[in-house]
This record gives sequence, structure tokens and C-alpha cells, in this order.
Amino acid sequence: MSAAPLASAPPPKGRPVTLSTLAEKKALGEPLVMVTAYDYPSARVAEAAGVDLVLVGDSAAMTVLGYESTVPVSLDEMLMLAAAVRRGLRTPLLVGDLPFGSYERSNEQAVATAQRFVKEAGCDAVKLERGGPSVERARAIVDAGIPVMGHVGLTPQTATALGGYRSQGRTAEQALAVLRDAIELERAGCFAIVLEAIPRELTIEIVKRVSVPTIGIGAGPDTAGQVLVFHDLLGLFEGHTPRFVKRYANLREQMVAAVRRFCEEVRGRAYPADEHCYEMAPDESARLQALLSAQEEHVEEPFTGGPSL
Ligand SMILES: Nc1nc(=O)c2c([nH]1)NC[C@@H]1CN(c3ccc(C(=O)N[C@@H](CCC(=O)O)C(=O)O)cc3)CN21
Ligand SMILES: CC(C)C(=O)C(=O)O
Ligand SMILES: [Mg+2]
Repeated sequence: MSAAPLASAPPPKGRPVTLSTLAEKKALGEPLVMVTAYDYPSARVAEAAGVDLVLVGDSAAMTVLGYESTVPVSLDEMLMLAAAVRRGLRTPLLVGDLPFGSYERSNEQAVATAQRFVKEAGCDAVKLERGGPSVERARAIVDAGIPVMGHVGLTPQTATALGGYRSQGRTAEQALAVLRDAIELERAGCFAIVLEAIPRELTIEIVKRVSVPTIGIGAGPDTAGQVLVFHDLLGLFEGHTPRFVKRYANLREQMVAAVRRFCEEVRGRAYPADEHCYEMAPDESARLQALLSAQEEHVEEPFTGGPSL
């Protein structure tokens, strides 16, 4: 066999990414890459592309479940998606996004929910939103032995209280509040913190004062890593995409075009062609014809094997 690798051959699988891997990469100044994934094929794509972390984001509510915000998605819906992602993933660290309402009520609720992500969906870590009351929840989950990722700035689960999907920390006082949240989440034991939709000036101050890796989405280039929503970067999401999104492909267009061709070919009888058909061996086909003729000679109604209608 030729030693030349085929373009379609799966890439060699790396060692699983751990929390130490992430800290080491940050220390070396190597950017961390995270993408969201919501099912088996998107997980396979993320793995093949070589990302460091995969987030089963509650953005699934909007990207794959068709809700108008991230608020309605249930814990069971998130667990089903996370389990599918787990089955497609080996190398990247898998983080499950705790959905709205599944962790706020008490430390006990937060730990129980985080444990379901680990036990039932096979996640390596969980993510929760906000500082303030979430800091204590983060600490409780960390104390239960489950790594926690924080998330400050624009926190979509409580966007209504923030005035909608708008960037955060743009006044000096608000910036200080976001910085405090990040510092408190690090103190609570978070292994990384997502910074969403905040001005670069604020990101720089947070990065100076927090030693765990920061992962930005609309936070500028100064974070230890970047995250984007899978459907946004692939041009697979039909709704409004935030300003921080860069499209690396236009897959929705390609998908519509492909399904449209399928419609045309079925309607024009161009599909299926010979190569898509099954065949009987010629002798079996001849025997079938013989059997059919024999039946037609001896039976009045050849095709009614059962009771007549
Ligand atoms: N597909 C998708 N991608 C995301 O990044 C994402 C979701 N869904 N769902 C949950 C949240 C919502 N996100 C968003 C949505 C919009 C803006 C945005 O464009 N904000 C602008 C305009 C706000 C306004 O109208 O005032 C801004 O300048 O902040 C930011 C983050 C991020 N998250
Ligand atoms: C954008 C990331 C950080 C997220 O929380 C999500 O996709 O739900
Ligand atoms: Mg989220």
C-alpha cells in the first residue's frame, strides 16, 4: 500500500486535551480555540479541525432547536445534544453549557445539574453565566470535583435584564463590575472564563488581573483564546449574526442549492440513475418470472395472497 496519506483519511488523533494542556498553552502564548457543537457530525468536524475545546452551547436553543433565545432550552434537551457530541469527540475538552434555570436556585441544584452533564452526557466540564450569585454556584460545582468555566460580559440567559443582546462594560462603572465578576469567578476556582461582547480596553484589564485563560467572543484579540458558534462561522445560521462573527464558509447557500438540485432531479426523473439501483442476479430474476407465470396459471386473482379488500 502507498504511504501517501489520502485526503479523506482521518487525522491522527492527539492526546486528549486536559486542564493542564490549556494552562500550558496559555503560558506558551499559544491561542486556545473553542467552537460550539451540538450533535455527532459537528463534533466530528471540530475534532478533525483540531480545536482545543468544544462547547455544547445553550446557543443550541437558537441554532438547532429554533427557539428565539437561549432561555427556553431545557436541561434534558441540552443533555441529549451533549451526549451526541460526546460520541463524536475524543481529543478536545468537552464543556457543557448549563441552561437557564438549571443552576441558579441553590448550590445543590447547581451541583446536581453539573453531575448530570458529567455522568449522563460525558462532559469534562460545565459552563455557567454571570458573576454575582453564580460565583457561589461555581465554587460549589468546583468543590464537587467538576471543572467550571465562567462567562461574563454579555450573558445571553439574562440579556433582558442587560437591555438585550448588546455589548457590556462600556461605561467605566460597568467595566469595573465585569472585571470584578471575572476576578471572583477565578477565585471561585473556574479554570477559564468566557468574555463576551465587551470593549477591548476592558478585556486588556481583565487579562492583566486574571491568571486563568480567558476565551473571548466579541472581546478583541487579547484573550488567551477565541470561541465562535459553529453555525455562525460556517454560515449555517439564518438569523441575525452578531458583529463579532466572521464567516469562514457559506454552507447554508450550498445546502439549499444541493437540496434544490435533488428536487429538480427527482421531478426531472434524472435521479435515481442506474448506479443507485439494486439488482437481482439474472438467474433469480428468471426464476421470479417463472414463479409468477406459474401462479398466474393456477390462481384467479394472482396478487391477493391475503383476504380480498
Ligand atoms: N447564533 C448565535 N450566535 C451567538 O453568538 C449567540 C447566539 N446565537 N445566541 C445567544 C447569544 C446571543 N448573542 C449575541 C447576539 C447579538 C449580538 C449583537 O449583535 N449585538 C450588537 C447589537 C445590539 C443592539 O441591537 O443594540 C452589539 O453591538 O452589541 C451580540 C451577541 C451571542 N450568542
Ligand atoms: C458563545 C458561547 C460562549 C456560548 O455560551 C454558547 O454558544 O452558548
Ligand atoms: Mg451559552
